[in-house]
Amino acid sequence: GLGLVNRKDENFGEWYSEVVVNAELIEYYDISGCYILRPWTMAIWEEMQKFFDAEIKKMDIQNCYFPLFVSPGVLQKEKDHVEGFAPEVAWVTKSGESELEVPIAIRPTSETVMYPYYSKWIRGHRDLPLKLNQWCNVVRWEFSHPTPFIRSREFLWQEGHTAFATKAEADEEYLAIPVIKGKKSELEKFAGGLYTTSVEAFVPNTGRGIQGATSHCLGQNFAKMFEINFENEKGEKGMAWQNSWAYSTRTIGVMVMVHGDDKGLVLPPKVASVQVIVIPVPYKDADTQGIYDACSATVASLTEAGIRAKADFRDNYSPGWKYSHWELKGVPLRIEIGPKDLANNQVRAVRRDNSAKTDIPRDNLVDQVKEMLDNIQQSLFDAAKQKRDACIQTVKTWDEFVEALSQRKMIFAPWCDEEEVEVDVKARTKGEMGACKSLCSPFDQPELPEGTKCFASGKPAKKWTYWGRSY
Ligand SMILES: O=C1CCCN[C@@H]1CCCn1cnc2ccccc2c1=O
Repeated sequence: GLGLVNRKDENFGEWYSEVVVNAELIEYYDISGCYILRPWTMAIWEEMQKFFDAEIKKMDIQNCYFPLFVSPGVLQKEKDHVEGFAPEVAWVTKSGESELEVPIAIRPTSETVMYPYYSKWIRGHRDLPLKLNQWCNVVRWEFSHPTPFIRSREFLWQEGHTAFATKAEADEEYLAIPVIKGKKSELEKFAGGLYTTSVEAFVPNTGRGIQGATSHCLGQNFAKMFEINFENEKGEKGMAWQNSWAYSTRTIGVMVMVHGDDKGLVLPPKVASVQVIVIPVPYKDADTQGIYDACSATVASLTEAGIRAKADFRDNYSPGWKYSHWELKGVPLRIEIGPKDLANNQVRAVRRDNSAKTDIPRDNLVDQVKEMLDNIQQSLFDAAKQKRDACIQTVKTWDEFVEALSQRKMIFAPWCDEEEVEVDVKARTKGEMGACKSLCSPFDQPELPEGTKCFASGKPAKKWTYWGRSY
């Protein structure tokens, strides 16, 4: 049958794999760590792209496309940040039967692909700011257990790379996922940059934090390495200040984990490619054609109002089967039209998130559906935020920290901001569940009373920081 075998709160890992496959988001592929993104996924990714692309265009950021392949010379150029990642780089060594003279790397990220050309294109201050973005795939040959969307060897993302003349110029809401915005620690930041900011989500079922998107101030590090210089107004030589930022298809996995339930996917209306599914409920001697016409008219008026609506007229499935099918695929709102609805010139709307049923008069259809979709979007966010907040534990001492970690919490603690203390926390929390690391120090810092001690070292605390196990 259609029902899921696994329960979200019982065996989360199996539940997740079953949902992403049965909701037709993913098909497993014969190469480990690689997944087929089916149309139901691509439609979500396209909705997110539409929103994000419009936003970056407002900031005069232009899209481009650089090659997938990286010549070894430039990849090694940025030694200190690549060395940690080197094992993940995939290489092309042959074409046909013949070995390549020089192996070619497949981009794991595109700094080393793009920046030699930034150096070539940026000559004078009039060439700045240069603000480019690309929507592409990247390959990172990871070995820790692969998870659809969350950890795959190839994924889609956008990567933005901007260059400015001065540092000053270089410094949430679709997926209904509550996130914490903050700064990464020195240990967790992108080694190639000055500092990293990120938006951190949390998966209550596993008690793990997960990075939703990231942004780096690169300072002049890459400009030094790739000679991205320019002549300023006074004819003096200047070196560019750069940022880079990204978010990827990993966010789709977070959405599944956060909003999904035991009936399957739950899609926030903003990213749902089908927001309303209309299902005819014919009855043996009722006016079947009249019901079908009412369904078509309902889809037409919703579509005209900019709502993404579809009817399911398949005659080889029962209404009940269709209800389960579209619930599994996470469609936010179902509209049923049966003989009674037809007679009363109304439709029956059923919400996916809380199964609430509402009879809507046909002549008030569009307004009430719009209102319900907005309400579903907001209540998904509110429910997720409430659940996430219930997982946050503020601690002051090491014992409280260890206890909270054992309860799979996201921990908020005063920290002395010393790197070796963070290294020590990771060492002391090593275990089969993985070590605990700092997630971010929120921009929105609560008051830190004078004399507050660091939870781990007992030294004077400098900032409040979130800690937890992570993906
Ligand atoms: O996050 C971003 C935002 C977008 C542009 N890239 C930066 C930093 C990527 C960090 N990174 C991540 N995995 C890697 C894997 C292999 C080689 C290099 C890297 C690597 O530099």
